[in-house]
Amino acid sequence: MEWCWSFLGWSIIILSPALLLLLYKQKSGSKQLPPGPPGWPVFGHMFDLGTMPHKTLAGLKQHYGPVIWLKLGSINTMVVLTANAATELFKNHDLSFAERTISCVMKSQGYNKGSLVLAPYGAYWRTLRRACTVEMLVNKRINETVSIRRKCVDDMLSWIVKETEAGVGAGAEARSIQVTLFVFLTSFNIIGNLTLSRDLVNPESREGSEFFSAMMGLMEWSGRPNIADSFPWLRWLDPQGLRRKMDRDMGKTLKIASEFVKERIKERREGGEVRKDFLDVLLEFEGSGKDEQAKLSDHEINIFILDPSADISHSFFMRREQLDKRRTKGRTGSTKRPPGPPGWPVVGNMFDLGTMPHQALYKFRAKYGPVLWLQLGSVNTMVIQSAEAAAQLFKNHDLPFSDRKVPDALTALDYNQGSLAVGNYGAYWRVIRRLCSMELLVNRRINETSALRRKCIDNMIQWIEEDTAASRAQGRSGEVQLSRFLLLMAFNLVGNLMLSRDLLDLQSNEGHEFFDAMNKVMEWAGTPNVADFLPFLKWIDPLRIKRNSVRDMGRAMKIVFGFMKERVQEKQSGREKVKKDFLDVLLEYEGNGKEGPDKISERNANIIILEMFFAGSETTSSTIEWAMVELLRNPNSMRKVKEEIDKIVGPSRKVEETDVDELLYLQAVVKETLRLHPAIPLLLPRNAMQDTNYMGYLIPKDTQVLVNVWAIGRDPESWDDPLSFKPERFLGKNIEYKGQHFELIPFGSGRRICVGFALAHRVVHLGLATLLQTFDWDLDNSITPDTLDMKERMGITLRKLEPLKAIPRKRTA
Ligand code: HEM
Repeated sequence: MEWCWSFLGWSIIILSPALLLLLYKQKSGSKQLPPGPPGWPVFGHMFDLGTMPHKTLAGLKQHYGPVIWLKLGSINTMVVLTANAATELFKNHDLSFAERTISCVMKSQGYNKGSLVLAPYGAYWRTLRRACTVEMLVNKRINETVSIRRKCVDDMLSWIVKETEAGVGAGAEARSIQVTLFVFLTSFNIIGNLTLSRDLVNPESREGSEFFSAMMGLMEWSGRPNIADSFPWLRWLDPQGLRRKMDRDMGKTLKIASEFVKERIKERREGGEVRKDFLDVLLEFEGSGKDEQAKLSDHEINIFILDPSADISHSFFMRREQLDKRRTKGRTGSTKRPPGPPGWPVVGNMFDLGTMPHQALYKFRAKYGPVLWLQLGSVNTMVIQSAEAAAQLFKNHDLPFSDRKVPDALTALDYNQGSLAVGNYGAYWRVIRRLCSMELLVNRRINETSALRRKCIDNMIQWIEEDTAASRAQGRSGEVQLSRFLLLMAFNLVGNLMLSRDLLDLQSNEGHEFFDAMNKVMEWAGTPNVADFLPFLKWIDPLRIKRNSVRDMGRAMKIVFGFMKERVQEKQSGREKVKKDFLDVLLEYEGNGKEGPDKISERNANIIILEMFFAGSETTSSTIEWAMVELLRNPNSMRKVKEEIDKIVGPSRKVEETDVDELLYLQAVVKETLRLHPAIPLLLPRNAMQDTNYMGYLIPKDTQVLVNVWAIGRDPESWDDPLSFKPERFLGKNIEYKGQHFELIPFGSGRRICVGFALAHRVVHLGLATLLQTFDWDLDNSITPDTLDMKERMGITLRKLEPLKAIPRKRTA
């Protein structure tokens, strides 16, 4: 069907002027239209073309002859199907049909007016056409540039060798690669060199990389089927928002192109090298001024230099058919894959995910079922979206899917090599996992540290009181942004457990610097990165995510190294503390000589410490924030949970972790919150270590596996009235989130289930209960429970887009 849309776009571009002229002619002469099949009201033949419109149309020739008439929405369309009819068209009516009609998005920033491909037939088009045929694309100049093509093709061969051999040294088999991608990048570089004398795909060139990624954006919006092209009266509405997105990305691309042009003009003014590439030719061009323009404006030049790159991108779109064919073969042959939407060449389904992948994937569920197959760039991806499919995965196939896919941002400074969360499944991972689950995050040790949690939560309450008092003193409502205090509390708590420090007390500059660096790394790790889907782009790092991550990871590691040095000195001087924290345990670790390292290196200890901050602060704080949001939207639940705390704990003492077992409604509130707002909605991506037969599908090695727990939590097959917040659904039911009940797995399941689960359980319950016991909470007068905004923001965790603001009022006994 998408082909049908895509075809529509092109048909409209290419054929509608012809049709208008034809209609005009018919008005003035014969009124007879070419024959064609009967169409539907309003839509005409829009849905008759199928996924292979060229084949469908060829089939119509038998019935309707060489020239046929279709109505695509409100667009009249003539299709020419034989050589004779084409000869008649081009020999006798070429001038009448020389105009193009432009799709809606291509009008963005006046692109259609400056582009050779789309410009109206007239003086400007003739100017460009002559510049191309006489100056740029003549044999003489093409011959002069043979060395450029040689260099680019040689580069391509070396990239292919590099990519094929990547990982072979580490014992992996040689990998098959997607040759199309390399040809695409090479074509891009050839065009970049001919037009601008630069490698656009080049890690050294920041502008080149940015230009390349911006072009990918244009490729997406111009290739998307747009209903407004079939029904021009919908254009002003822009129902799919494609024009708006195109305006944004076209603006970006033209800005970069204009910088290239400005730079060149400056260079030429300063007597720099004359290259005689297309850009020089365009800048020097002098037309006759009669039937063509005398000069080209800067804006026209900017647009013109986009043309060839845009053409390459489109030619890749048009090869989609081949991709579809290959995939269909894959599905029906012996290597049966789960169903999924067709993807574009090169980028696959990358652009189908948008900014909220868990929501986009959830929408695919109705059409493709609970196990979905996507091609994200060159990364095979399976998505699990039901409790039943998750049970099959974790109960029957956990081991082959126990590896992780690592985002490029977390390979900064080899972080992944020392990491538990994104480390490869193997001896090192097993040792660290055992150490964490048996020594560090085990119930016994967590019990020993209950005073620390109490202290951190009490500090949070004090900050909230101070903040609200300051707000009231300034005549404001006393409203506080809760998420800020929750994050600081969770961060300080991890700091105390790991390093025995309050990192965020006012005295600690290092603490604040560390907090900032950690937040930045989390931001990079949570930013969608094209290089994760097209691994070949990793060395270009087009969005500079890896570079930024290296910088901020370096800052964070340096500070932790400082803390570690201090600790080692303390130990050497005999000034050791009595109570051991995580850092002590890591530094004192001694292996059993059988599996994994004998000692944990300082570097790896550093990484594990950092990891606990990554994994333990935002997850817990955002869960408490969502719980508060839901309670404020559901006053009935708020009333019940407070009544329970009052009844079980009473007003005379603070709620304690030991009370939680009796606070059944509170537990139900937390479960309901994690059902609707799991902090990591797709879990951490797993990776198939070997070809695996899963639910009748053959899942090849290296497939990324995402488990959409957000979708599972909203699945009507598992939950009644799934979108409503009803903690009561858990009362009297034995549904836990420990990885055994697959309809509720916010902490994951199997070997790689969250290792901090027991700690998180306590912090979330104690933190929430204390907020509710200490304060009554209100929304600002301008907001009601019904209008409270619930939009999400996806980073490393799923947060509320607009942080919750609420007014605390101290409760009196
Ligand atoms: C509400 C709070 C939390 C939630 C919702 C949560 C959720 C998760 C999830 C979904 C995973 C991936 C599981 C999988 O792939 O199957 C995970 C892994 C992990 N979590 Fe948590 N987590 C939370 C708190 C914590 C805390 C407090 C810590 C430690 C301080 C922690 C440390 C980890 C680590 C180290 C991993 C990686 C485990 C591995 O790959 O072996 N988490 N967490």
